[in-house]
Amino acid sequence: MTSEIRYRRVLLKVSGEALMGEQGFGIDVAVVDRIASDIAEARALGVDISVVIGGGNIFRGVAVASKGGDRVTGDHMGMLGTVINALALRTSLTKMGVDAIVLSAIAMPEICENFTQRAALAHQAAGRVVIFAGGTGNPFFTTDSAGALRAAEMGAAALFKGTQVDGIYSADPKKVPDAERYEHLTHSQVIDRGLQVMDIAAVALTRENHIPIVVFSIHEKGEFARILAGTGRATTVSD
Ligand SMILES: Nc1ncnc2c1ncn2[C@@H]1O[C@H](COP(=O)(O)OP(=O)(O)O)[C@@H](O)[C@H]1O
Ligand SMILES: O=c1ccn([C@@H]2O[C@H](COP(=O)(O)OP(=O)(O)O)[C@@H](O)[C@H]2O)c(=O)[nH]1
Repeated sequence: MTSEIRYRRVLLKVSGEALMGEQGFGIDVAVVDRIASDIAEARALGVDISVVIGGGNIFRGVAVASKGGDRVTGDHMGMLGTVINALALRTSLTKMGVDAIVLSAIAMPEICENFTQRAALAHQAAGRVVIFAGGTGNPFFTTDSAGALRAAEMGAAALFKGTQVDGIYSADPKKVPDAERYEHLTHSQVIDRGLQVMDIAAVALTRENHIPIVVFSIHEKGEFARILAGTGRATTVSD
């Protein structure tokens, strides 16, 4: 069975917005538990999994900038939001008996370890799910870019983007209901056609490092493991 697994090591980017469920803000523990169970199921296939978690359910820096505030401060607030989400995900994974650790790009040693590539690889080699908090640690970036960066640093065979929609479309399917859905695209097609499911910096970084992107719905229970096993619904972006 395990010989059929498509990727042996992956980086999963989990949408922050997905964590709020129907509440419209913050963290719905039932949703985090469900995502944790999907990670546990995929882990049980023998796949190394690390996770970058978003923060859009708590704060986005542009929200401050759009009201005339300081963008950098807003981005700091957004990055802190990702730490809160990372702690919630670790709690859910631990409850399920999955060994997990949070590594933050912003030092907060009372709460979690600092990110270094060495520490991350060592924790992964010890069988832990590594959760990356704090995005890239820099303002003006997104957690999608953090996903692409950490995927390269961890030697991941693919970057999985678990988001609100089940793949990449010719236009935002939430705004254009009859948009065409793609099964496969190249990185250059995503950039050249301006398909906005992921920011351009993240797609460019994965293109440069020849890392495929797999876009799927984080709301479909079991989809992560199904895609790893070669079935499941997703758009794959590769060379
Ligand atoms: N061409 C497209 N194909 C698919 N989704 C798109 C596209 N353009 C925009 N989107 C929107 O992008 C969203 C995912 O991006 P983002 O808001 O950054 O999510 P996340 O919180 O998962 O990082 C989807 O929910 C979708 O509505
Ligand atoms: O490297 C990073 C990653 C995130 N952020 C900030 O954190 C917020 C939350 O991250 P993101 O919007 O990527 O979350 P998601 O869309 O996945 O919920 C962003 O809006 C930014 O303000 C940042 O400044 N640098």
